[in-house]
Amino acid sequence: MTQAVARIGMFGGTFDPVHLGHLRSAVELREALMLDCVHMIPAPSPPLRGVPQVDASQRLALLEAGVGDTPGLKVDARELDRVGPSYSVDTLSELRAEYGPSARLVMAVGVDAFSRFAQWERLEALFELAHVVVMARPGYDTPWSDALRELLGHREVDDVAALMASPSGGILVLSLPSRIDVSATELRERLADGRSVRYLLPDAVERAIVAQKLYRR
Ligand SMILES: Nc1ncnc2c1ncn2[C@@H]1O[C@H](COP(=O)(O)OP(=O)(O)OP(=O)(O)O)[C@@H](O)[C@H]1O
Ligand SMILES: O=C(O)c1ccc[n+]([C@@H]2O[C@H](COP(=O)([O-])O)[C@@H](O)[C@H]2O)c1
Repeated sequence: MTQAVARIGMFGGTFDPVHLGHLRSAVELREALMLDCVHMIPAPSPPLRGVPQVDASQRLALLEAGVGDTPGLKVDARELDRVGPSYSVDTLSELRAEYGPSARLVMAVGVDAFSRFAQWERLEALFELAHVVVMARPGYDTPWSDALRELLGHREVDDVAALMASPSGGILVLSLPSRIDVSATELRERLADGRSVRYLLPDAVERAIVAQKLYRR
């Protein structure tokens, strides 16, 4: 009897705070790639950016409120147990060990995060562990740098079927159906100014932010 091969997604982020751009992308990613589940993983110390405004355990609680019971999305706190920068290669290494060598493991990043991908930690090892899906995002249409073009060179595939033909090593640039133009930066600014964030993030996340008096000036 043949056994179905697991298809697993990893969606890491600072999530400071989580918003509908993240959540809608995760749901659509799961549908587009027919993933069993998407691990939503907050980064306590995201590399290549400043210190988040809110601490990791509070960002985790907001993510849990935002994901709620969404089918196929799994809030995963594993990076909070680690010290030092939250390198994705370390997280993927753990997921690969858990799901085994034939699982299709896919890390999703927005096009803005991908623009600095050449600076990420241990890229060769990362591509041995996982595929990378680059998600389009409104307002980020800058052309690829030479370093990125070189990375894409022999790894880029045209569609989901080609990506899923192997466990790791490919890059797929994907335009998911609803590209939601919201950023955590914009939300932090709105909250600091006392302006409304309604309909930009889940109601449960807004309630938790208000109850805990987060992101106020
Ligand atoms: N609206 C969006 N649509 C698609 N992808 C997104 C969107 N917002 C964030 N992402 C992606 O989600 C991941 C985590 O993003 P992050 O938590 O840094 O949110 P952000 O809105 O970009 O935050 P900030 O404004 O603080 O930089 C990154 O790969 C990022 O590209
Ligand atoms: O591994 C790296 O070198 C690396 C460099 C930059 C970002 N990341 C991860 O990418 C995810 C998105 O990061 P950010 O800063 O766009 O929120 C988050 O999970 C980070 O830990 C990872």
